[in-house]
Amino acid sequence: MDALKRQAAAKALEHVRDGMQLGLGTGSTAKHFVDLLGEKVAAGMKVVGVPTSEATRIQAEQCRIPLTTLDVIDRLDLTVDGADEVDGALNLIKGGGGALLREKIVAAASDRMIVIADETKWVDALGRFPLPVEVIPFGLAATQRMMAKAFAEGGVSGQMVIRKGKDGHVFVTDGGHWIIDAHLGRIADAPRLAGLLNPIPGVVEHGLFIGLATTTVLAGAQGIRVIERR
Ligand SMILES: O=C[C@H](O)[C@H](O)[C@H](O)COP(=O)(O)O
Repeated sequence: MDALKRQAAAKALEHVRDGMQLGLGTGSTAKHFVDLLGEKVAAGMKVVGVPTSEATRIQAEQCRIPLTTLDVIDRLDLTVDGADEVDGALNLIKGGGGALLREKIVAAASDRMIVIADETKWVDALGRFPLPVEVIPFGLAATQRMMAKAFAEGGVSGQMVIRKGKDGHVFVTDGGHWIIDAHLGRIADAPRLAGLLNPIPGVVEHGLFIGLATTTVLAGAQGIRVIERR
């Protein structure tokens, strides 16, 4: 599986040109991309990156990839990131690693977003992977009630679990928030559900990435498939 992730990352690297401003994703697949990009930079390629998490920032610094922020530059040419699920419209579930907020800010500031994944991430409908929703701890029960209402209106339901870290304590994101993983099963209309979650005050962001990915690179046993958004 790790070899497939690296193959997808290598394919995405073919889209990187000298002088590009890049969004650098988070997770085990994006980690390969940052690694390979580091090799290109060591060989003389000139790029600048905006990391989507503290973990990626640390990795990119170790790889000596020059970094900047969206306070300094206003647009990115390309973001390369992983995903937990990708559907046929290239809508995504992201946030399995807890980086969804910065990932979405960076993706939204990018002209293109290439999603890199092994073929197990390709799904008919999003939702088997629990949907991460980043929330403010204050008033959590009220937020959860509004989320349950949004789920009902969006035609889904399921358990909401506050994410814990490996140490057993509540997982805290880079932004200082918590994550609720919503076990919804099958989201028939992901764009509609995204629209229902957006206005909830205690929801900082959710892991439905609608209309952001322009390309998906899927690596499988049979080879690599590149799927462009229609
Ligand atoms: O918060 C984490 C990100 O959205 C990741 O890109 C996503 O969880 C996929 O990670 P991985 O490549 O490790 O499966």
